[in-house]
This record gives sequence, C-alpha cells and structure tokens, in this order.
Amino acid sequence: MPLRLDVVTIFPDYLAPLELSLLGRARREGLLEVHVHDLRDWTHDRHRTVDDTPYGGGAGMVMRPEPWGEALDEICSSQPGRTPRIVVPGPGGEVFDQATASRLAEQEDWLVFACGRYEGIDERVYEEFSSRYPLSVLSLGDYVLNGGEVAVLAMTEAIARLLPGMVGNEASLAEESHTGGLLEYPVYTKPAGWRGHEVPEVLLSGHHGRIEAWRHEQRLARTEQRRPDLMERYRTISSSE
Ligand SMILES: O=C(OCc1ccccc1)c1cn[nH]c1
Repeated sequence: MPLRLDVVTIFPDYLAPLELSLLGRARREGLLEVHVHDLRDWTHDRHRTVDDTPYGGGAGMVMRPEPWGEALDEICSSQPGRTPRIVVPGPGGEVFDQATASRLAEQEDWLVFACGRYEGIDERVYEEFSSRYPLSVLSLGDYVLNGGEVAVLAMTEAIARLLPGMVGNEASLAEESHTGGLLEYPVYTKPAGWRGHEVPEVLLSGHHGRIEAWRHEQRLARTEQRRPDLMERYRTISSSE
C-alpha cells in the first residue's frame, strides 16, 4: 500500500518540487502518491475568497472555516474504508523531528496536509476535524513561515525517504544524523590531501574497529559542541540501555 499524501493549499505550484527527483522516483515506483488540491476550488464567490478579518480585531487575516470544511469533508472521505491522519503544519504545533518522521512513515498510510496561511486557520476547523479524524499540528521549529507549504515539503521528504525501498542504501539511513540521538561524524572522500588539509590518518588505516571508535568519538564531540541539548537525552537513553 503506497503512502498517500493529499495536500490542500492556496499555492499548489509551491508543491511542484514533490514531482522531482527522490520523491518523483518514489511516485514512479509506486511507494508514494501525492495529490495537491487548491483550497479555492471549494469557494463559491467570484473572488474565490479564503480569508477574512479576525473576530476580536488585530492585524492580518484569518482563513475562513467554510472552504476548509468542504475541502476536508470531500478529501478525507475520498478513499472508501480508509481514514487519514490530518496534519496541519504550524508554529504552535508539536515538534516534528526524526522520531516523528519515522513514526509517521511506519504507522500511517494516508496523510492529509492542510497548509495554513495568513494568521492561521479558524480554530473551529481544528475542533471540527479533530473530533472526526486523527489530527496533528506539527512544527518544524520555533520560527514562523508565511504558510505551511514549505513545512509540508520538508515533512514529506523526511517521511518519504524512510519508506522501505526509498533510499538506495538503507544502511546510510541507519548511520545518519539523529539516529541514536547523536549528530553525524565528519565525512571525507578523495583526494587524501586537499589545499593542505589532510584526511584523518585513522580513516586511511583500514582498521575498522579504530575507525568505528573514532567516528563515535567524533559524534559525541560534535553533539556536545553543537547540540548540548541532545547530549542530555543521549546520556539518559544510553545509561538506561
Ligand atoms: O509557520 C509555520 O507554518 C505555517 C503557518 C501555519 C499557520 C499560520 C501561519 C503559518 C511553521 C513554523 N514551523 N513549522 C511550521
């Protein structure tokens, strides 16, 4: 069963990169199917209005509930016998991290992404649809984008590359950053000397045990230096193992 993604957005062209490269191949190989929808297709006025002024005043505009209601009603019931998880990217969401990506890749076979814009989507859309479907508000990090589209591209890539059969070499998934909670070790390739910078001797030694130890040491040092917050979690996990 390929992972099905539906994306609802007022900027469908923003999602064009989902057709390219890694994800393009995943689609061609039937691991992934992506359907992008224009929210304005569920408006009925001449100007295809999707936003309006906020109750309670304040700057900016809010996305109206009606178009979202009609769009999500139609899309979320479009696969008989199947139930999607609705995912709304937003700065106020739970953190989307590697653990989230692998959990979604393992457990979900249908995700409906709702891309917010402006100051956000009318809260009643969350109320309505979280009572009818599993719904997650997910944040890429503590910064604000203008809309959810960029977040959907990032989340889609992070999830899709974990699907079995996606990345050519599954082993590279295991070694990369954030697996096991540590950052990745430094990598080198030919030439051994470049502008006076030499590749660390140990990597040319052919001693796999020493190379593995050096790489682990590098991951610890890097994580300590760049992400002390991850060290906390790593110490807790590795002390309990
Ligand atoms: O800004 C984000 O989403 C777009 C968005 C959604 C709703 C209203 C405004 C903006 C975001 C930040 N981290 N992860 C996602």
